[in-house]
Amino acid sequence: MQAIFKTPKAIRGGIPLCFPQFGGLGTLDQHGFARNRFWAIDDDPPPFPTNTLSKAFVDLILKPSEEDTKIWPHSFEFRLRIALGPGGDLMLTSRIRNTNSEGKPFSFTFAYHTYFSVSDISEVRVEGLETLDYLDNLQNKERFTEQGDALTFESEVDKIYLSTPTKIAIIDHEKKRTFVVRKDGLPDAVVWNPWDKKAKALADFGDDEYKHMLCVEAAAIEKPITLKPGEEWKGRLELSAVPSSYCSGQLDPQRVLLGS
Ligand SMILES: O=P(O)(O)OC[C@H]1O[C@H](O)[C@H](O)[C@@H](O)[C@@H]1O
Repeated sequence: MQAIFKTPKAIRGGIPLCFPQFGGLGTLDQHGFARNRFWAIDDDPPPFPTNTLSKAFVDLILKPSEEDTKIWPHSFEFRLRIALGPGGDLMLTSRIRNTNSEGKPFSFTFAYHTYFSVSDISEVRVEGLETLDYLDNLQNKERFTEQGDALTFESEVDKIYLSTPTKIAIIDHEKKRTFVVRKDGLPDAVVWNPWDKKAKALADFGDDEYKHMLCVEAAAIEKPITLKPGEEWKGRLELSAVPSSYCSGQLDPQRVLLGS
């Protein structure tokens, strides 16, 4: 792995949070500043309206520094709960609140930039995005419609799928493992693999590492979120890994496991 963990840049991998801007869609640096900041432990988070069953969690908080306010002149509180379910599921809940005191609303775009580890990108299939419209980042964000088949990969891909379902499956044939992405409040989904040429150009990415990764990013991009002072937005991501046989062709492993 050639990922570099050195401030002030986010490590390549894991789940960087793109906020308050996805990609280059604004005046900030690529993907906004949240992924490059140190977060604090949130000792006393406001209660969650819906109870998560998990008892294993940590609450983090990000508030803008003076430097941040210079490049993005808004006050906010970004609370992140990272929770692990009993079966190893990972649940991330982001709550972003506008704390501007002088009555100013703000807008942002957002993504959980999830890197999935796969055995061989040419053998991977993604279900849940077929027939949807997408913006192609490799073609000036032109809008196209995806074909009816599950997605497969044989070259660079960088697409923003629009109005996506709440569940997406990443099926890894070789490992016989399926990642299930469940999301809420995040209508879009970015699919990214740099492939060979771009991989070579990225300093923190091994030349061949593109073969073993795929980003599927739950996001809110096409329609930016606008918050008035005092308003809060919530975006939830849930990731689980299940044996592929439980999942192919249908996206609710829980129901299959329970035999219903
Ligand atoms: O290199 P980064 O800033 O981490 O971005 C990595 C990638 O993120 C997203 O998937 C974007 O859609 C891509 O255009 C970008 O190349």
